[in-house]
Amino acid sequence: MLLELNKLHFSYTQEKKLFNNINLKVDEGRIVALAGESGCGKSTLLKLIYGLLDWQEGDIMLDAIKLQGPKGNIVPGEENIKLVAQDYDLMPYATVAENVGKFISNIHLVDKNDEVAKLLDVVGMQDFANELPKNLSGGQQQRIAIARALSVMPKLLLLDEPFSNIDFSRKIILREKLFNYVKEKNISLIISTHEILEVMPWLDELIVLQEGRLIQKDKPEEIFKNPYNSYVSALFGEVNILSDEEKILFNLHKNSWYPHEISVVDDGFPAEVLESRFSGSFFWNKIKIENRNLIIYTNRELKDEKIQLQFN
Ligand SMILES: Nc1ncnc2c1ncn2[C@@H]1O[C@H](COP(=O)(O)OP(=O)(O)OP(=O)(O)O)[C@@H](O)[C@H]1O
Repeated sequence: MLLELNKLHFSYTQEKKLFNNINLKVDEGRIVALAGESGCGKSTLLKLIYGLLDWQEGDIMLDAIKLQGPKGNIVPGEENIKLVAQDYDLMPYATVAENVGKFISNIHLVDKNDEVAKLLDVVGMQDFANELPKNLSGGQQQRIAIARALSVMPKLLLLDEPFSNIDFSRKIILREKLFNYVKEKNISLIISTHEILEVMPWLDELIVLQEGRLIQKDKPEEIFKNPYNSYVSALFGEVNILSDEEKILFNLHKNSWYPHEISVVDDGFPAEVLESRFSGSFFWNKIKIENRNLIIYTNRELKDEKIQLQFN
């Protein structure tokens, strides 16, 4: 086991405990997402693992060795772990290439230059090698920080919201190159996100945090199909949460229904179309059924006012 958190307790203040008995295991070479709403504790957990915060109780182990946290390290941060947080900590007056090569030895300069070029390609910044970070956007600086973190070949890489500042088309390319690179090098990756769908195809495992509690950990497909509660299902995008009374009324086996799980049929529950809007690969529809509104996705515009619905 690469990383183990055992009975971890942590609080910033005496009044409120953030983590109360967190247990977590991450295997070598895995890509794991830490997901949850803003404020649930994702960044804090990454900082604890990296060794920037002292925990009050429990153990964090890397390769079966207990980590000591800040009180055990003169230089903040664990040697075999790298964290790219929201502050990128780049050298503003050194070029992008110098920043990425900061931790690579100068003994074999040709090899070093090749490695820097390869890492810049992974993060799609090869055209910016001679720029200064202070002239780059936040998203570009973030990518340089990721390349620099990869350069030391950590056993464990922690990325705090790595795609938050990047536009869609670049995000698509970056995530594929980044995830392929860490898999090829057998680097374990924990990535915090509140946009699970953005990273889902590459995940080995998904961990969901709710107000400091680790509420679900499994393969993403399992969690998507069997979310522990409506908080979890809402992390996958739009979801219809029905009350227990509505569940009984429609004779259903669960409360949360993704829009694609409700379809228009010839013989079902009568419903009324309130809105039907083009939304790219589907039509987004607001439907009224038994005095409540549902969102459903269809592959055609719903023009009839009266329809019938089935929960699949
Ligand atoms: N330095 C601090 N002192 C006191 N409380 C803090 C501190 N940093 C964070 N917190 C609190 O701890 C909780 C968890 O914060 P954290 O930043 O870990 O959440 P997060 O899930 O990463 O949120 P986001 O997605 O918005 O970055 C929040 O309630 C936050 O207000």
